[in-house]
Amino acid sequence: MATLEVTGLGISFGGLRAVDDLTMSIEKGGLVGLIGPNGAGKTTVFNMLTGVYRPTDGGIRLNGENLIGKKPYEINRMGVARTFQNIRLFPQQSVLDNVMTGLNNQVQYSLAESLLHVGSYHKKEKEMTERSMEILRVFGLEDSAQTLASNLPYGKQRKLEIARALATKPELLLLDEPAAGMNPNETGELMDTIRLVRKEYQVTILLIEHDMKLVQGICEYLYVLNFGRLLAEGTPDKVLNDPAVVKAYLGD
Ligand SMILES: Nc1ncnc2c1ncn2[C@@H]1O[C@H](COP(=O)(O)OP(=O)(O)OP(=O)(O)O)[C@@H](O)[C@H]1O
Repeated sequence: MATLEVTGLGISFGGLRAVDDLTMSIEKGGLVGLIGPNGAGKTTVFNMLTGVYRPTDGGIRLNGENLIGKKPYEINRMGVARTFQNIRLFPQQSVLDNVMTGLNNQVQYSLAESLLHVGSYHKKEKEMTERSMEILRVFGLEDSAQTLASNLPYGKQRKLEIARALATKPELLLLDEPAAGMNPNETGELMDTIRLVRKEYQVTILLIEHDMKLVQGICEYLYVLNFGRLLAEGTPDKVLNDPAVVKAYLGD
């Protein structure tokens, strides 16, 4: 069974058909790109996958379970985490606390546990700190654990966003333009990090990206959207040499 199965997905905003009849399937552990020109509907797809928008048509299944109609926090608990096009960290919190915040969604304390700070509370706190530190190590951020997020260099802030999303132990990780604003060195490092994340956490990754070097370097399969519709799909070599795709990017 595929981890993510999207069938005939569509959404309209008033008269605008932002996404139309999109079908995609991603196997467990896949690293797949969703690309297309500005305004093609890519972020709208992420917003439907995460319950921010309710699709007008079609189906979304995670490991066979229906996601349509579920709230964003429910979808997150079911195993879908995302990052955003613009950095959305808590700038005045430490790097470690930013990752712990991601985990808080998963760990449930009873009222008594949190008020009384009983043993089980401390045990859960300790486990959360350990898991967060382990994630920071994978991202090479462990030495910055106590640094304020806003004091990290830009490339590390973007990495921290991915670290925080990963803290919720997702099965499916959605990355919205992870390399946006990065210089080539930072992008190269990010590519290594994404490869490592997949290997260490066996997570399935769908990413939106305009940087074709990154897309070609790490994605095994691509879906190309244009005006909300699927224009092409296949391996990066095939898709990026497809004249229809080149034309969509360059315009007429
Ligand atoms: N809430 C909304 N209400 C109305 N229109 C919307 C809404 N959300 C998205 N759209 C429209 O849907 C279309 C697709 O937008 P979307 O942001 O998904 O594109 P994109 O492919 O992610 O673009 P980019 O690469 O520039 O981020 C655009 O025309 C956008 O204006």
